Amino acid sequence: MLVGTKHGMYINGEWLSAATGEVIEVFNPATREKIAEVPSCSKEEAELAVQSAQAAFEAWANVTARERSSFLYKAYHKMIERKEELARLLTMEQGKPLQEARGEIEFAASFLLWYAEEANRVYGEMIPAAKKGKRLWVVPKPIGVVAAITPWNFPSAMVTRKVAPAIAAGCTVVLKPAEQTPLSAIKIVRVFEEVGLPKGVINLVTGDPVQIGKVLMESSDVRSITFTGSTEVGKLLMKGSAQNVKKLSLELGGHAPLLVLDDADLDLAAEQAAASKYRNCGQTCICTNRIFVHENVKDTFTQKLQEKVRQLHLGNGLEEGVTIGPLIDKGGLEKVKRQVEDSVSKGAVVTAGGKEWNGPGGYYYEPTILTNVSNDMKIMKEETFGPVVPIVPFTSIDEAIKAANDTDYGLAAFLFTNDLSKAINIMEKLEYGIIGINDVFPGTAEAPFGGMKESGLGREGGHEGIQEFIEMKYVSLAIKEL
Ligand SMILES: NC(=O)C1=CN([C@@H]2O[C@H](COP(=O)(O)OP(=O)(O)OC[C@H]3O[C@@H](n4cnc5c(N)ncnc54)[C@H](OP(=O)(O)O)[C@@H]3O)[C@@H](O)[C@H]2O)C=CC1
Ligand SMILES: O=C(O)CCCC(=O)O
Repeated sequence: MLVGTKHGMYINGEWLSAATGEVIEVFNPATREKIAEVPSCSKEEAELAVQSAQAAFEAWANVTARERSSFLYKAYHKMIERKEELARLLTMEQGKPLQEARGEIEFAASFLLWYAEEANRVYGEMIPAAKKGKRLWVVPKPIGVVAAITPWNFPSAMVTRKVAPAIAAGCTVVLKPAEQTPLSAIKIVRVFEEVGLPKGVINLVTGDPVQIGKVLMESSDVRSITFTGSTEVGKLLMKGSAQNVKKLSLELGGHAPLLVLDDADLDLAAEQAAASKYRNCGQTCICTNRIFVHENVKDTFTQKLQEKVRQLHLGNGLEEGVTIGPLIDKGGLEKVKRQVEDSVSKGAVVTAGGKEWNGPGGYYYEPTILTNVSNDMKIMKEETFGPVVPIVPFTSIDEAIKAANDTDYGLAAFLFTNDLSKAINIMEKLEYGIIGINDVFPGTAEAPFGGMKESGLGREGGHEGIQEFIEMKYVSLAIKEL
């Protein structure tokens, strides 16, 4: 066991096991071995976590921004000190190669640093009044208790991307991590505990998502839900939160197109397409899900991408030299297999990979490329969340933009060209919240990350990220003009 068995729930500054003794089991996706147990909290325990956050809110909201900031700075330094330990744990519960896990810990820590800085910059506003005898201003206030529901694909970074701005704003938090990857979240909460964050400011519950979700949605004390995960659960949270009109920040699914124009640097495009598609085994909401390549360069680009795929080394992420790990679980693996089978049955050609791999016993699927793809295939409509990419040729830019926008998702899109005018024109027409031009790594703490259409609401990161947790109080004061 990696974490003290059963003690994974953190309420009002105490580490607890579930009163029922019930646990959820955590497995290593690289081997399918059980690595830990964490509490499966009851409805009453989830309610206690909300009460703890509510009780701590007033005092925390009144702590100076500087003090809140100093906790975040300390947490940042501690997380960086622990990078290796946290990265190993992350790889064990999530599967990504150790090198990527180290990158995720740095990425996660960067949100602590960024919001340590932003905590000091939540400004209000004076408004010039239209009439004499009035003074108008806007005062920013923390929204209240925030429920943060995080996914398994970035078990550390999605926690800090939500928790850091909430705490910086003066909010208190109930965190519910994904059941596949609670261990990284537990370690991050321990970091906050060690730097002396006051009791109740952060609370952690693990267990049945439906039961915990119901408590979080129904509680009128919870004023905001910040969620990253599937569009399906995002919609459910929207419906559930309507009953007491909570604020929602939703970072949902994606179906990212990557466009390669005929003037593009094809070596760069192939290298970046492979990085975008196969990092985290394709389980990133901004992973390339469809490649559209100009007919003139289709064959050369495809060969270059095949070469990149040949260089990938599939295996247990803890092993030296492994560059692509397993899928998260059986469900993830089955989804990938279904999409490939569906595509092949409709005429797609597998030009790299295309098979499950038993390897060290985990949920492995070979990095795969599909050509001869048509629009009636599931892979052209659904988020894959796995290491498979279809390549589709195009002849005109308008056709490529239309195809790229032909989805209900609108998170990220990527474009490879050396023509600045084309880049700007295409960027303006793509219906996506994030556009990478000759760049597939747009995610960074200082920039706003989020989607259009069914990819979500709100933005994380940047100065925008903290505003998700702020209410604006408008004050109108009548005075006698002297
Ligand atoms: N945008 C992104 O980054 C992500 C997108 N996805 C997409 O979603 C697909 C399915 O993945 P999956 O793990 O099932 O994603 P989910 O949306 O089910 O999980 C994300 C988080 O939501 C929680 N959750 C699930 N159901 C509820 C509920 N009723 N109320 C409150 N919280 C809930 C989960 O808890 P628990 O783990 O306990 O079920 C987890 O913490 C993937 O294949 C991918 O396409 C998935 C993860 C991240
Ligand atoms: O998949 C996500 O939700 C986070 C993506 C992080 C990044 O790549 O910047």
